[in-house]
Amino acid sequence: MGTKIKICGITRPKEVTMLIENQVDFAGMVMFYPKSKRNNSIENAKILLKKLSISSIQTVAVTVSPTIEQVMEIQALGFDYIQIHNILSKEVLKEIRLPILKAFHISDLGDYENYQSCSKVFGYVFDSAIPGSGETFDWSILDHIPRDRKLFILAGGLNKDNVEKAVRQLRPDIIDVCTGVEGENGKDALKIKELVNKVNQ
Ligand SMILES: O=C(O)c1ccccc1N[C@@H]1O[C@H](COP(=O)(O)O)[C@@H](O)[C@H]1O
Repeated sequence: MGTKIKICGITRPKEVTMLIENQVDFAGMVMFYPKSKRNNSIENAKILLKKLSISSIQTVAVTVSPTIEQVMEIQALGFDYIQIHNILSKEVLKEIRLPILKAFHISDLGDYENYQSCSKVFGYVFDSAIPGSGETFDWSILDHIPRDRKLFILAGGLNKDNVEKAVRQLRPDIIDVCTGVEGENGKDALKIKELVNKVNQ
């Protein structure tokens, strides 16, 4: 199986069209994080999820230290996965039904070990220091991460110019791109196409 593609930070229906046209595998939407320029309201998420539901694209709610109430809202919206940056509380872990993609950053990379035996965590997202910043990091620090049955997702500053090297070096299950496929007005159709071509060639 080849490397799958996750495009994150979707906020507009026309961006959903770009993902469908390029047969991307996952669409990420930032939820309950107003500090991000890519944050979605519940109403907007409903519109995007409806448009995505006619495709085979899997949907990911991207969150930062979500409360249990926020997790319940995300589940009710019908997302396929939840991506959790920073704190995954005991309460959330106990109650959650959605498969979790747990994000780790350079500062807490080693924490993935705490989730190796957790059946609710389906994958690890390895990201740079600041999520959604478009900054990359030294991938060699991931060389010794064991390949267990979790999805290995590489994020952080990926774009059409470095994604081939990333795939060759780390063989991630999924590459996760946000800033690298954006222009001045959100997602850029040409940048998405070029990235997808590089990954699939
Ligand atoms: O994109 C954001 O604003 C964001 C906010 C809060 C948590 C995560 C966020 N983005 C995630 O960052 C990575 C990679 O981003 P980039 O390609 O380096 O810009 C990706 O997982 C996004 O979901």
